[in-house]
Amino acid sequence: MTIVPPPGQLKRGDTLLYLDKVSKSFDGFKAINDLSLVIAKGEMRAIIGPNGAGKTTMMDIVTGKTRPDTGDVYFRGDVDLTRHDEASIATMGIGRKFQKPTVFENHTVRDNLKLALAGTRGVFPALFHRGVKAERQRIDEILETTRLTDRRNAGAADLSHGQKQWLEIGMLLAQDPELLLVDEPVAGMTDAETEETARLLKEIARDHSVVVVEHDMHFVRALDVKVTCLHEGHVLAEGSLDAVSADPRVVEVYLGR
Ligand SMILES: Nc1ncnc2c1ncn2[C@@H]1O[C@H](COP(=O)(O)OP(=O)(O)OP(=O)(O)O)[C@@H](O)[C@H]1O
Repeated sequence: MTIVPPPGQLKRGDTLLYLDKVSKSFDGFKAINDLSLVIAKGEMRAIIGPNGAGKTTMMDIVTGKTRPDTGDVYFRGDVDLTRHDEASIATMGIGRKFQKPTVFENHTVRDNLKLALAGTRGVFPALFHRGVKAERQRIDEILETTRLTDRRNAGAADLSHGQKQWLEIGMLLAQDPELLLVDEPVAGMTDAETEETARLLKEIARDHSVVVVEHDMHFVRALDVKVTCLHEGHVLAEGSLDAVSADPRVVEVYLGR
């Protein structure tokens, strides 16, 4: 298990993502309520919690889709994310994968990755100048990581649901984000795909920070990382999965449902 100091022991400057006392209301309803959450550099964190706990809204705040009413949101210790819009945050090194795959169905796996790499050119012209060989190498690496080497020439439409999710993770990797936000990656996957996805994300987490929102507890256990349980827009419990799932409050609002 990754050992990460408790939030109180991490100075903002040492964190990758730092949320402090963040609140956000929609029509008077507090979707996020005094939320403080810290992700260390290089950490992978699993976020769990019942429907409506605020997990998606928290991701929306980090990616600039939603602006908090109050509170601090910092990336790499000193970038105030509340002062940036969604497009600028995406180019800063925060990549997000939504629950539903949005791959280009009528393109091959390889072409989807090519398009994702091309999408970064405007932002990183250096990558373009490194040329075709570098691009091919990078695509091969991503195919390998996402278990899609044998499927590289297949149409994306012909992939299994799980493989589509992996392709989308690959398209995120093409942007080379420092932090990946991954929303319910294993929903709808077979057990075998779920297990493979845990291995895949653990590999990615060797050189990226990752925040994964997921309801599948077998999958969260396989990730073997620190877990945060959100409830009513606030951190209800945080720690190892064993500690969090033994917390009576977590059992009451989430696991015991
Ligand atoms: N744009 C919005 N307008 C009004 N209410 C919203 C809006 N976005 C979220 N909410 C409300 O905020 C609360 C938190 O929602 P959120 O989607 O963040 O929860 P969640 O933890 O992601 O749930 P799930 O596990 O179902 O995805 C919910 O009660 C939701 O209805």
